[in-house]
Parts: sequence; structure tokens; C-alpha cells
Amino acid sequence: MSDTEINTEHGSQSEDESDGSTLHSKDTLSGHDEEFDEKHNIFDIAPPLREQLSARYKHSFAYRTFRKRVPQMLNELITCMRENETRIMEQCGDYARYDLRRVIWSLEILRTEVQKNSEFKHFVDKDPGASEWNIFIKKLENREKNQWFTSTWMDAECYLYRRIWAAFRRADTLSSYDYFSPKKICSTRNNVFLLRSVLKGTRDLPRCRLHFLLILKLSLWANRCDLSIRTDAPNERFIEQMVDFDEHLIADQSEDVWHLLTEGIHSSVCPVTVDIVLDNAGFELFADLLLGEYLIEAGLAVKVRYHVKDIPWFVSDVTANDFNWMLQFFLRHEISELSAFGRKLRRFMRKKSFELCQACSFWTKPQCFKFMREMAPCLYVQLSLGALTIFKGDLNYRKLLDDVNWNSTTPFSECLSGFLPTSICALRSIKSDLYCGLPLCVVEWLTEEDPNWMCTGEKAVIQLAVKPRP
Ligand SMILES: O=P(O)(O)OC[C@H]1O[C@](O)(CO)[C@@H](O)[C@@H]1O
Repeated sequence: MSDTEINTEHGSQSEDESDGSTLHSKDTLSGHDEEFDEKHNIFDIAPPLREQLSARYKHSFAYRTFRKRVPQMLNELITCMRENETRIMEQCGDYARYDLRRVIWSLEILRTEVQKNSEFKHFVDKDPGASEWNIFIKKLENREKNQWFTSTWMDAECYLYRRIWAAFRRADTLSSYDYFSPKKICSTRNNVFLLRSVLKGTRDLPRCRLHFLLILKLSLWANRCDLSIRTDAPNERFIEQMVDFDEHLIADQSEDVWHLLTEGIHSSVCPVTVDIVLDNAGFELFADLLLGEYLIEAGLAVKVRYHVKDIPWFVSDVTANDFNWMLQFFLRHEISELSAFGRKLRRFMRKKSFELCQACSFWTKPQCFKFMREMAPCLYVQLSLGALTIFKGDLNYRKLLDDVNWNSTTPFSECLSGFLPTSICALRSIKSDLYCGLPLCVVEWLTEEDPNWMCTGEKAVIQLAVKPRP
């Protein structure tokens, strides 16, 4: 069986119930909320300045995430598993039927725990990461921050995805099954014509500032297409539409990135390596491969290293399997433009112009990037040997900023809390209520127009922090 045969449609929501729509209508939460809020000490305020985000603040996206988005996402996953039982058995063996029932039961328990704001449980799986997680949860217990609505948003969200993984991991037949892969695969397969039109518009682009900006922004805007927030597929005229997207770019240091790559580091004797910390599979991964292709072909880098997650993460994040699946998808495709791109990617991998880095478990830990040096020194050194690291997406951005609600005008480099292994570029379409490095009053104006603008992925930033080199 191919993963693509798995039915993702019935498990998905209608337009009106989708996460996308909840982002636009801020008060779709039910009257039960008042009771819930009182019982769980929810503060009737927006996230305070310079504090880490948390679902304990009612007027925050974190609150809506745990009150609505997460139970919906779990429902969707449960339905998808139920409806595809036969196909999963074909892939994982007959005994998967029994394992699947246990997993679904665990997911239902997890959903209830979120809805009841239960305390985090310790992990009992045999994975080496479990004991580290348990030490972490113990610390949260001591600080009484071990519930969905009392912990920080980051801790709770990462714990959620680790719990889902543990439910599958415990089941022998499903331990290496990627339960989000049907969604990720469909999002690529359903966009073949878009992929072809983008490929046609981006072949053999000579090295110049404008082309670089085009490809960099393509990679940025593709970040609108994650599968946990937006349900709509990107339009086939994506490239042409990008001119209009520019007005949504509220901080744009793309020119500085060009200067860094062409002037800032061209004098260095070492060959230039660029790291890309990937975010979503599907169209966004495709755009990130195009960015890598351009960097190599324009001579802006000799190597591009891609960083992926070690377990299924935040629904659509790229794992090594997704990365390899996409290479094969292009290589074997009957449309000539797609297979030619596949052959080029294969050449890049063989020549080591592209490298898929071994998935580091730090990327799926709850700790933000300011702890990388101490917790994942090898990864930190690896990034520091490159000329530039590009962090894709909202989640990476939150981890860069320690998930703190900074003053929106505080410079990006200041908000990194000392994390600067090398120069850092963030390509982020905004999907959460934290920002920095923005011009005065922008947040106020945008909020006046639409109080939920920050959760839609409509607006975006390209920001750069340059590491001074001797
Ligand atoms: O794919 P991205 O850009 O990291 O954004 C998706 C994520 O954004 C958030 O909504 C907020 O950061 C997460 O809950 C969500 O999964």
C-alpha cells in the first residue's frame, strides 16, 4: 500500500470548523469557557510583556490552541486512524488492528486530559529521551507549571506531540509509523501543477539580487502552507501572486541577507555552508529545496545542510522520511519538469552539495534555542561552522525568541538572548502572538484592523542577526 491511498478527507474538518476559520473569528469559544476559566484560574488578559506565552492568558493564541485547536487536531487524527485501519494493517501487519485500538484509546485519554487541564504524566516508554522528559516534568511539577493551562505554551505543545508519539511508539506494529504522513504526502501530491509551474518559472536563474530575493521570499511565503493552521492549498499562481504578498512583509531584511552572502563572507577562505532548519513538509519543503538549489547554482554556497525532526512533530514538520520521500517523489514523477528536478536533487545529494543532517533530538525538545549550546553542543558547533543558518517558520521563531512576548520594537538580535552560533536569518509567516524588530506602532495598527492578524500567517518577517567575524 502507498501512504497516499490513506483517506485523509473524512477526518478533516469542513471549512467552517477548520483551524483556519477559528483564527479569524476570535470568539467562537463556547459559554462553558467562563466556568472553565474560573476553575482553572485563567487570567482575562493578553500575554503580558516580556513573559513567556502561556494558555493561562485568555486573550492569547495559546489559550485558543488548547481550548479548541488541539482537541480538534486529536479528533481528526483519531478519525483518520479509524477510517484507515485496513490500509494501516496492510502496511504494518495484521496485529496493527489491536495496536491501533490501544493507540486510539490513548489519544482519547490525551484529548480528555487537555480538555480537563490535567497534570502532565510521566513517560513510561523505553526511549532514552523519556527519562530526560520525566526530569523536566518533575521540575514543572515543583513550580506548579505541569498542566496544559498553567505551563508555558512551548512546554505544553512539545509535551503534546511527544505524548502522541509515545502512544504509537509503545505499540510494536506502529512504533515507526508516521501518523501524520498521509496528510504530508497528500499536500505534495495535490499540488503537482503548482510545483510544475513554480519549477518552470525558476529554472536556470542567473545570480543576481532580484532572483535571490524571489527565491528567498518563495521560501518565506511557502511557510504559510503548514497543515496545522491553514487548510487551504496554495494557489497555482503562487509565483505571480508573490508581488502582492510583499505588502504583508512587515520587517524585511532580505537585502541584508543578500549582502551577507555576497559581500560579508565572500572574503572568507572557507567554502560557504548554509544551514536550513526546516519547518513543514509539502510545498514549503519544495520551496526550501529550491532555495538550496539557487544558493548552490548561484555560487552563494558550496554546501546546504538541511535539518529535520527526529519524530513526527507539530503535524506537518519535516522528518528524514519526508525529505527522502520528496526526493523520490520528484525522481519518479512522470511529469518531465518534476523528474528533471528530482535528478538534479539526486546529483546534489551525491556530490554532497546538499546534506540531510542526522536528525538531532534537540529540535524536538521543549527548550528554546538559547539552551542549545549547553544541551546540544555538537549541533551548536556544527551551526557555528556554517556562514548562515536559516530558521524556517513560526515554531522555530518562537524558539529563537525564547517564546517571550517581547516589546515589538526590540531588535531581533537582542531577543535571541545570546544565541548566535553564526549569522541567523528567520523566515517566518506570523502565526502566534509574539514579535520583535518591528517599526513603531505596526502591531497597534494591525491589531486595530483585525485583532487576530497575528494568528493567520498572512503577515511575515525576514529578519537577520549578523555574527561579527574576526
Ligand atoms: O509551521 P509553523 O510555521 O512553525 O507554524 C505552525 C505552528 O504555529 C503555531 O500555531 C504557533 O506557533 C503552532 O501551534 C503551530 O503548530
